[in-house]
Amino acid sequence: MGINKKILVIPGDGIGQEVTEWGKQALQAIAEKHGHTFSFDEALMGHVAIEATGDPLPQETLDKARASDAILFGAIGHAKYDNDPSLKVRPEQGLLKIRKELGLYANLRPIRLFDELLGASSIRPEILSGADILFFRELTGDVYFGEKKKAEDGSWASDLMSYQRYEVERIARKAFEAARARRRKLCSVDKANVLETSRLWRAVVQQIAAEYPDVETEHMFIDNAAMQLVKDPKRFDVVLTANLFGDILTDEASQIAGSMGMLASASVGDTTGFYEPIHGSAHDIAGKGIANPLASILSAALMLEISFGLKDEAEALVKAVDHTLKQGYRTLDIADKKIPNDFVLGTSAMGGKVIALLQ
Ligand SMILES: NC(=O)c1ccc[n+]([C@@H]2O[C@H](COP(=O)([O-])OP(=O)(O)OC[C@H]3O[C@@H](n4cnc5c(N)ncnc54)[C@H](O)[C@@H]3O)[C@@H](O)[C@H]2O)c1
Ligand SMILES: CC(C)[C@H](C(=O)O)[C@@H](O)C(=O)O
Ligand SMILES: [Mg+2]
Repeated sequence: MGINKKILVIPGDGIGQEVTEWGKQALQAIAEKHGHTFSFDEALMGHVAIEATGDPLPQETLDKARASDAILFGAIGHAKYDNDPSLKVRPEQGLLKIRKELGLYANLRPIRLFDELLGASSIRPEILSGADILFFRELTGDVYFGEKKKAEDGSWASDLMSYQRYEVERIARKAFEAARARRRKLCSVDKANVLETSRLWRAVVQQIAAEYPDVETEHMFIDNAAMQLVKDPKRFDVVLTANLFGDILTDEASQIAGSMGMLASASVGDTTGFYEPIHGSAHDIAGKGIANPLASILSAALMLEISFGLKDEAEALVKAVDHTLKQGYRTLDIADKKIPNDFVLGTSAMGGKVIALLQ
């Protein structure tokens, strides 16, 4: 029996406008093929929302988000703000606010390496082969959401880093449950040799670990983790970490998968699931039609599996991506020198290849 779902699409800024169309089309193709009914609405966030309404997260977007069964998001950001730190209203505020308002405290970032991309990475194939990591990045706490202060005369500024015990507990439980369903290994990453928040983090994770004696738990400092990730990515299964550390480590981990354009994510918690590539609006390539749409398509697959429980359909999407890569097609970011020119595709052509396999 087919299911009915309301999906809100928020393309956002820059390449968000270009790639999100393909995540949406993938969902549409899956619905048609498998007898589901997905209805789509669209809303503004980020720079486009500031331009249209003065607000990076208009109330209308938040209302639509609350009324939907899942959200497909692209990216926000604009060079204008990155180049002018004095601007008070900023696109990123929209993304942070929607995460907080929807209670999306757990950001799952799978590092999935497609076999075909082994040679595309700058990391040696023998180091990469078999790497498969699931990051649990805490998403609604940490220094991102602590009090911000600055002196009028510009002589100092501060951001408060803080965590509540319950914030660590709830994401730790989710991460341990996931580890149980995978290879039963969990690495919690912190900076407990320096930070009070990390000492709280470590104590809470140790306490939750006692409830999961079947999961092999280790604690690692963030600086070491950043190094181990590229030295020996296969040593990791589930990685649990705080908001800022998770942000940085997962961009680094994109090099295990080959490119930022390959990494999808699911933000979940109290309410509607929110699905987005981990990349940003990519000013350097925005408007050129060359962005990799696969992270958006893989984010749609996470939506099917996590929010809608459609495991087979999610797998069909991942297989279509895999098959497209096996056919030899690449966007520029994942094309090594050996790929013939006519197999290097733009955003729409690449998205179209995946959709064709779903029909
Ligand atoms: N979730 C988000 O919306 C999000 C995430 C990160 C950055 N940002 C914002 O995006 C803007 C640009 O930030 P940045 O340059 O540091 O990070 P970015 O992720 O936008 O880009 C980093 C690099 O990766 C490349 N890249 C990213 N996605 C790609 C894709 N799909 N295909 C091919 N190449 C891709 C870019 O071309 C760039 O060289 C900033 O304003 C930042 O605040 C938003
Ligand atoms: C744009 C920014 C607020 C965001 C973050 O730091 O969470 C981004 O880098 C991400 O990874 O989604
Ligand atoms: Mg980031």
